[in-house]
Amino acid sequence: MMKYISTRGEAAPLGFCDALLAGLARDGGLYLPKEWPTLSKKEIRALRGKSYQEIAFSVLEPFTNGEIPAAKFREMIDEAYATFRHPAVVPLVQAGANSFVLELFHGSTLAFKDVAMQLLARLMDYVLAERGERATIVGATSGDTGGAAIDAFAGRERTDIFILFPHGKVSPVQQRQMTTSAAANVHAIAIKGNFDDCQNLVKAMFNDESFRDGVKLSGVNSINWARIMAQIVYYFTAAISLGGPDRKISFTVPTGNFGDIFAGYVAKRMGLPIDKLIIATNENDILARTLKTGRYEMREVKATTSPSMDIQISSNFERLLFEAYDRDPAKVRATMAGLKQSGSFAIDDAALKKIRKEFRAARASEKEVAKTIGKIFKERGYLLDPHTAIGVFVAAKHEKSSAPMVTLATAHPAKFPGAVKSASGIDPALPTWLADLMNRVERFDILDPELKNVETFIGERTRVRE
Ligand SMILES: Cc1ncc(COP(=O)(O)O)c(C=O)c1O
Ligand SMILES: N[C@@H](CCOP(=O)(O)O)C(=O)O
Repeated sequence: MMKYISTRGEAAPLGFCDALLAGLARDGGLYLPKEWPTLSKKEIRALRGKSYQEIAFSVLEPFTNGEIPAAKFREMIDEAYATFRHPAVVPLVQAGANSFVLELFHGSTLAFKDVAMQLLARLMDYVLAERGERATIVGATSGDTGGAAIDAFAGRERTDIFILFPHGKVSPVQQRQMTTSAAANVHAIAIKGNFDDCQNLVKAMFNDESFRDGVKLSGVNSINWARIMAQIVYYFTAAISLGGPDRKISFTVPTGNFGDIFAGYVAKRMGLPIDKLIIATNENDILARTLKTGRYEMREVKATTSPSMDIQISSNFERLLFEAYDRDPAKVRATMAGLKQSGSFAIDDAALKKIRKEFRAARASEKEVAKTIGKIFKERGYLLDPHTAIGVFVAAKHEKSSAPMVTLATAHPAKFPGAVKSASGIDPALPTWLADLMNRVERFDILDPELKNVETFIGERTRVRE
């Protein structure tokens, strides 16, 4: 029976449905499966020629612990990916002789977040209905998680959703995807601060037991295991279509909160032959510096043209540390206490060696991002969004490797028209279903980054108490 354990070791292990609703563990840690389920090469080979939905079911079913009836789970997967506007769900596009771009942006809100969020909303709805419960979802966003969560949860009977975004620090398209929902259960809140302030508020709400229990708090950020879980699938689909498991594949991932690339790490642990996992950062390069020096050291957040990656506190790095410390929660607790106290920590030599064995990291400057968008458009007529451009730039540095290189295209260029136009001269158009987005009426509140204030705001509007 699969159980989920906390990286900090002081919260009770939970089954799949409880971990799904819990989000963050009660000891402040992040849930992970006690053991990694594995697929043999033969089992992976058997997935060749199958649809995204079929592969999703085979890869994810072992994580659900039999707590979701198989037919119901399959139905949720089918419904979730029917919302995607491409028949392949996440098509793989050839970008060079041995390099590819995995387009993860064909969902409703044009970012890779739709892949996990559409499934998560259906899973939560199902579990809450089975239990006759309601939940209050609070999420932090640097721009994309919020829109995807609002789209997936809008109008759902059993949840109210509150999304905290950094005031004035998301793109106009991202903002309107969060602020123009007419659904009564949706609340967009602009926080006077940056993404880390928003994320800290969400974590503090989870650590405030009376608030947490009072509103039946649940989370949809990648601190929620189910978010990572759903993102494992596309590493399998991409690798299989390039000859996996009989050939190793490398992935470059534009990275901020370390959720997406951690899903790649899990795919590897499950048996998918992945060669390199390459972390690509913008000028907020804390992860690239950490891999180089062994010290995680926070600095001021810089505003860049890839705002969704303007992050210093990379939450899921804690999951990697847990793995690198051979799942010793005491070491994770000590490390996280150090981070809270001093804004930095050092990684033990042995753990650092393990991390460096699995991952590479590099950054792209603002100039390099703009140059990459312009160059790829000129050479191939293909428009990259600034986040994907960071991946493509970093991937090119590693292309000598014999394994095919897949860069994850995490957002559609039309989400960031300003940066894309100034780099390429092209004004990327929003797809038809969002064509009137900039004319829709906005509805949001602006709050200070003050915990009690935000809790009161949420408490007064949640319907859990009714
Ligand atoms: C477009 C885009 N690219 C990349 C990232 C970074 O992904 P992660 O936070 O999972 O590392 C994000 C935010 O999560 C994003 O919205
Ligand atoms: N880049 C993200 C930040 C939140 O990340 P998450 O994956 O933990 O939800 C965003 O766009 O909001």
